[in-house]
Amino acid sequence: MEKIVVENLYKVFGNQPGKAMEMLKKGGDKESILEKTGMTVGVDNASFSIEAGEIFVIMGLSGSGKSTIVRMLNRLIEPTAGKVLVDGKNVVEMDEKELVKFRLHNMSMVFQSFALMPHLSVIDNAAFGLELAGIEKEKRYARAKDALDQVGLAGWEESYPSQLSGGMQQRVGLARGLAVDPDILLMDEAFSALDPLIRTEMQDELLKLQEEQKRTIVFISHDLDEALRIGDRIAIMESGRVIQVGAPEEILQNPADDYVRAFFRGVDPTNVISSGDILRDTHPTIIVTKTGSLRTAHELLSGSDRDHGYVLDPRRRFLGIVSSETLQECMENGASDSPLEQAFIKNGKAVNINDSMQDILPLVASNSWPVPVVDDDNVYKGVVSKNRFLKTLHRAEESLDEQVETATA
Ligand SMILES: Nc1ncnc2c1ncn2[C@@H]1O[C@H](COP(=O)(O)OP(=O)(O)OP(=O)(O)O)[C@@H](O)[C@H]1O
Repeated sequence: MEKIVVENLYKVFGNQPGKAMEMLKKGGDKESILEKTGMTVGVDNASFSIEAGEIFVIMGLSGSGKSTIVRMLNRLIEPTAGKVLVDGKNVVEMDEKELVKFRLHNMSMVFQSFALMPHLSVIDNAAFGLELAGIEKEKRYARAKDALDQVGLAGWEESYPSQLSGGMQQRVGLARGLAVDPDILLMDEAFSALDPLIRTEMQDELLKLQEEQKRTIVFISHDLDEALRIGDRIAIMESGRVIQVGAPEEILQNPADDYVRAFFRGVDPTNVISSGDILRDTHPTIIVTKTGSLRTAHELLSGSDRDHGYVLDPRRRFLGIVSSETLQECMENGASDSPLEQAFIKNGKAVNINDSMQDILPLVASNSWPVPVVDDDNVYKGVVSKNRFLKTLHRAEESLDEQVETATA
């Protein structure tokens, strides 16, 4: 379900945006417009949508328009043109009163600078948004306390920001965002000021919270590792334009242009592409019923052109792998009516749909059968064959080669 839809959104900074808009619509670019009019194009015709419950990362070089776009979502920056629909309602058309309510209840923002007030205690800082929302003291303290607990700061309520480390201060910033219990959280380089270890810790914290609460999170980052780690989808911006939007593995496999490719330089595709991204559902599966026996499996498999079959229960949960060879042997030994389990291949393991190519490599490489893939409930989703694995790798490498060629040209 779409939570936020951005349609033809523009921001021109300066006192004559009309002139710059005209030039933009005629195909003018940011540099020439600045030169001719003195206006700065912040965002140029951005259109994309963000799904409810996803972490949507906006990436791009400094000055590409990330902060401007995110601040137009809650109108901290007024758009020059375009629409921002949140649950179908156009934020751009909200009057002042609606907007205040919307910011207080639906969309909170966490900043890189933490933006804590030094003279207020941790709990007062966390409760700040609630105070603005006019929530009574007892209730706001209870909610702020709950938010501080969520980010691991129980016991620090009465301390002051100066007594906390940078990582803890950012946790307070996050707690303040969470305390208003918004459906949408905007995070502007929220973890960039933290040292790498604490940064990873905060990313984990965010992912953990997200698993429990499923908010829609728009996260600005200029760091690819961070984007890959936390992003369900990534939007890449250049000179005010949104160049590409997609899941990390989609972008990695099909980068829109050299700018995008350059962002992904040095990324190991086997870390990003998961078994779920490359599986195929073409292999024979044998569904076990109460009468499931060696004989039925043998008949099923010998009627196909495959060497291996995947045995599932009636709810398609994965039970094991059988090979036509083992089944044949069992038949010859007169065990045709024995339970199918007897013919399971010993190391016939399945991998999880979220496992990366790197995780599944040993299993794919060491077995003659395509590796079965299951979801978290052990339900069979398909297989990854050696061939498919190598083809994917080859394609990703080709895209990296192109990048090297461009760089050296
Ligand atoms: N208030 C402003 N007045 C004039 N120009 C501005 C203003 N705010 C931003 N800009 C310009 O708009 C463009 C986009 O800036 P923005 O801050 O959105 O980029 P960014 O990708 O977030 O950069 P960074 O990573 O450095 O924060 C830049 O060219 C910037 O100079």
